[in-house]
Amino acid sequence: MARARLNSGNDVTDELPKTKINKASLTNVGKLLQYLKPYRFKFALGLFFLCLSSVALLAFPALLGGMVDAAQGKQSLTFIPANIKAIGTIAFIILAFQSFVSFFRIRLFVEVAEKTLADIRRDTYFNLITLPMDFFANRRVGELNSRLSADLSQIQDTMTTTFAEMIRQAILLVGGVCFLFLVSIKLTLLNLSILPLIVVTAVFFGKFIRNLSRKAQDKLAESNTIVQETLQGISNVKAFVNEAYEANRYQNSLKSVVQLALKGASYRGLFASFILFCIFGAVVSVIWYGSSLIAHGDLSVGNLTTYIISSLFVAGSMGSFPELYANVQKSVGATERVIELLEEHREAVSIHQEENEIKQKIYGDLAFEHVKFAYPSRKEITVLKDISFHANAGEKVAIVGPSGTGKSTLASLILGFYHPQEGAILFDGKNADQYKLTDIRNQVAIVPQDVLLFGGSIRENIAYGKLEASPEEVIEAAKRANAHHFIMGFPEGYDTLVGERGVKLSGGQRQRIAIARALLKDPAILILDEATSSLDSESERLVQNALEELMKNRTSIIIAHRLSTIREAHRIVVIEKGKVVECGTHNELIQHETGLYRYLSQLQQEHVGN
Ligand SMILES: Nc1ncnc2c1ncn2[C@@H]1O[C@H](COP(=O)(O)OP(=O)(O)OP(=O)(O)O)[C@@H](O)[C@H]1O
Repeated sequence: MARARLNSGNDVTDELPKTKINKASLTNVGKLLQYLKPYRFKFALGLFFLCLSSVALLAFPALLGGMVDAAQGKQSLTFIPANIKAIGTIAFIILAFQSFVSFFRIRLFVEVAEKTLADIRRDTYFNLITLPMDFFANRRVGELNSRLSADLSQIQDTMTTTFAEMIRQAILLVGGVCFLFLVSIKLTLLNLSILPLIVVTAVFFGKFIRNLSRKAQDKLAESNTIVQETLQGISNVKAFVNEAYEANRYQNSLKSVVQLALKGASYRGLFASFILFCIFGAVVSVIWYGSSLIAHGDLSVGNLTTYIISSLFVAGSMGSFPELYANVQKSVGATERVIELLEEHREAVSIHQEENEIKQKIYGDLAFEHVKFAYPSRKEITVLKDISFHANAGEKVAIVGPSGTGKSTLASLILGFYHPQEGAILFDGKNADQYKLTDIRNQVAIVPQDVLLFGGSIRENIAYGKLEASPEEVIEAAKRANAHHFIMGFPEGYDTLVGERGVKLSGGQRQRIAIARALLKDPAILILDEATSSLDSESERLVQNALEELMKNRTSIIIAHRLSTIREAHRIVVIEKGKVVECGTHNELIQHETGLYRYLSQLQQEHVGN
């Protein structure tokens, strides 16, 4: 049964898995229903209207049957007047009433569902972005996003349509069956005797056919993977002249899709013929048997009409239940996943901006004391084994070491993305645990290796460092970051959109925007994760100058890849295999004949020399 979507949900819910309905899953549904609470009166009113419109619909079989009887001057149901005009008028009044009530029912249900879902979406989104980094390390973000939107759409769909439809169909079913018995017990019993056969066949055959079509879908997905893989790795396909091989692979895969689909079609055809035979068989039997009852004077033509229309209602309701139930099952599964996400352990960040403001000032003294750390997702590998170093407020400290030794991990620890298993990180001599997480993050800024800008304007991207910044402050920061000049070069200046729809910015430009952002934030501690890919020398100079400006008057931790940029650092901490192996100024370390710093330095000089 195709039902029109009434809400803003999208069409990604078809493949959601169904979940068994049991006590545990119903508990989750109960938790999510809490979101309905603020709108419960509107919801109850919608329910009331729904019941009214469904009951009103039930009057039609009796009215139309009564009309046929009235045409023959008969009256078989006492509560229906024996007057065609009166019945017609009543039918139209009920119809108008039903339309009126339906409008309000739909309007109310959609309003309640949209508002409830907006609340759930807001909470899940907020929850999601305040989950610890580790949560994201274990999941693919794109998958999480599409799964979540599919789950929420399914819940929304159930709230606006499935739920209402279930109640309406239940009323039509019960009311319809009552009418059937009221009109003719004999005919009803005849009908009901055929029913079990149809139901049992439909259930078993239906399951079998669904399995087959699922297999066909899987096969199709497999063949789509071939297309996706080859397109993604098209250069490989071409370089190895494997076009014919891939085309063959795809063709074979398509063959099995067709074979499975044809097998499914045969069974589906059989099933459809059988069901059609049963349905029309039932219709013919009813009319046949009903006509003989009329012939014997046991039934009026009007009553047979009432009976046929009522049985259409009953059949329609019965036919709609499997899909409705499947939808409910999908929603229960979706609810479980949403609740799971809502109950994940969050970081201590408030949804209210004012609660995240700085409570405890950090002046910039930073120390690592015997820090030992392994990522929670990879506990067996201890990335940092024993890290100790100290940066006085306002000092520049460089972290140096071969790739993969854990330099970026240090940055994550300073920002509180993860917590060390042993040892401590101290801010102004106090353990990081004694600060609010937001206090630390508000006073530490990072200019990362790969600067990711949001899709908005350049102005918004810079102001991300300080949301309440005035336009003048944004421009001032951009000027200090050597970014003003190139920004003004765009026709739309600071309102230029970056990212997908706007101009693509070069690596150096993006870095300068990130520097302007950090300047606006004005942190006590700055982490510079130096970009590994080198810029051209002019761009490099502009970025370097901007960085110098940014590092003034604050503690700077420079994760350096090019050692030439850190000669002036107050201290250079050399890390190898998760341990500090050397620490000192450039001049001190370069004296160390067998030292790693000297070795790395020489290596880079040779590289530059070549
Ligand atoms: N989220 C994560 N989960 C598990 N392991 C990780 C994670 N991030 C990094 N690692 C591992 O931790 C180790 C240190 O990584 P890190 O990025 O800190 O090194 P790095 O010294 O900054 O390297 P590079 O100089 O190449 O940027 C690596 O072995 C890496 O594979």
